Amino acid sequence: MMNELLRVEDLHTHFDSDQGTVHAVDGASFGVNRGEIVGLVGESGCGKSVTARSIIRLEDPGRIVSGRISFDGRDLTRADEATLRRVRGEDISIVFQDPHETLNPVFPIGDQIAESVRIHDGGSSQGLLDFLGVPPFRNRTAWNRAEDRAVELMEQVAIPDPNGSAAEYPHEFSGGMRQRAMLAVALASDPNLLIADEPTTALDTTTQAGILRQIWTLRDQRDMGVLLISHDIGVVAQTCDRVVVMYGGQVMESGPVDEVLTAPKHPYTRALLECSPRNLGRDERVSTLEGSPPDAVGGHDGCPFADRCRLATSDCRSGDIPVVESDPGHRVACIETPADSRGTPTVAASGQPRNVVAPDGGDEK
Ligand SMILES: Nc1ncnc2c1ncn2[C@@H]1O[C@H](COP(=O)(O)OP(=O)(O)OP(=O)(O)O)[C@@H](O)[C@H]1O
Ligand code: NI
Repeated sequence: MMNELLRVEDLHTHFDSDQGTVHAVDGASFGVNRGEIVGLVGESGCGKSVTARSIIRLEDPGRIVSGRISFDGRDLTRADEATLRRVRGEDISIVFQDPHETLNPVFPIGDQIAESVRIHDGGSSQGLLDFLGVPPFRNRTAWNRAEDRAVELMEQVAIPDPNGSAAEYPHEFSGGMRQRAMLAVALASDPNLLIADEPTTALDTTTQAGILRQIWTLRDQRDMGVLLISHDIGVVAQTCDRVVVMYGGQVMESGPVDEVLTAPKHPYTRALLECSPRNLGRDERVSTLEGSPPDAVGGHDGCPFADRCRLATSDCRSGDIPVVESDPGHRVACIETPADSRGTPTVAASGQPRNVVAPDGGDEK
């Protein structure tokens, strides 16, 4: 695709543990286009963060055993550390859930944003100053420029009174403002792709909505691609153009948000939607999905969701599950896709349409 920025193809990422090999990502494929917000959603432990860490190979990324990650046509899977460093400095930025851990408590917020501007814009002369151990303040003009840019960035992420706020320390900021500051740090390098791993999870819903709106606006202004990781399907519904539903290290379903979330085809997507607190009335209790996610140790044969799926047959428990494109761009990895999901009937691997007894939406009542 012409404007595809990121492509993840059949990614397998493993960790070695005392219990055995953890198949954290177990054959995931998806893409992010320029100017598009893609939501990566799924329960805890399904491999969302490891996928993100594999893309930029930061913070204990695990072992990529097979598959391919390409960014803007370049193969990142086999890139050396110098190339990756350049990609992280110029092309891809990541923000995490807890800005407490990323912001340094002893420096003013403005300085920390300016520092990332300086690293990005410094070029070779700054590299030499760094090498010689010349403190940044010695290169006054460069630092002043970076400070000005930091204030601009704070303005762009809608931090009020950016000039005054720049002098404040992280503890003087509210959680939401700290997250906005992190966003400013991430934007300092003018990335083409922003990966946001649960950026609003720790925040109250109003603050959360404000930041998600901001990400929306920034995407529009900068035409960046965004990979928004969340376990909250409501956040994805509010913010994203496309959604990738992950489970057991694999992609269960992906496609345009309005299709996937209004006419979900995969039983797992349906279960996630039923459990979303936003779909319930005031007095209804939040139900949780029955059973627990599969153990990632050793991987699994067949569909990872089979053990919790009420439609599962013996065919679901072995071999590769074929991915069916039910509508353009809407893909489902399920051989028992319910017939009442308004799509065309799913044709199984054998080429024979299956006789599926459609449940009434798979309600867990
Ligand atoms: N450093 C590691 N060593 C061993 N296993 C790991 C490591 N990091 C992650 N895992 C395992 O990989 C799997 C996927 O974890 P991941 O953090 O990607 O989940 P997630 O979808 O981001 O969940 P959450 O919503 O809780 O953040 C889990 O089974 C996890 O225990
Ligand atoms: Ni995570």
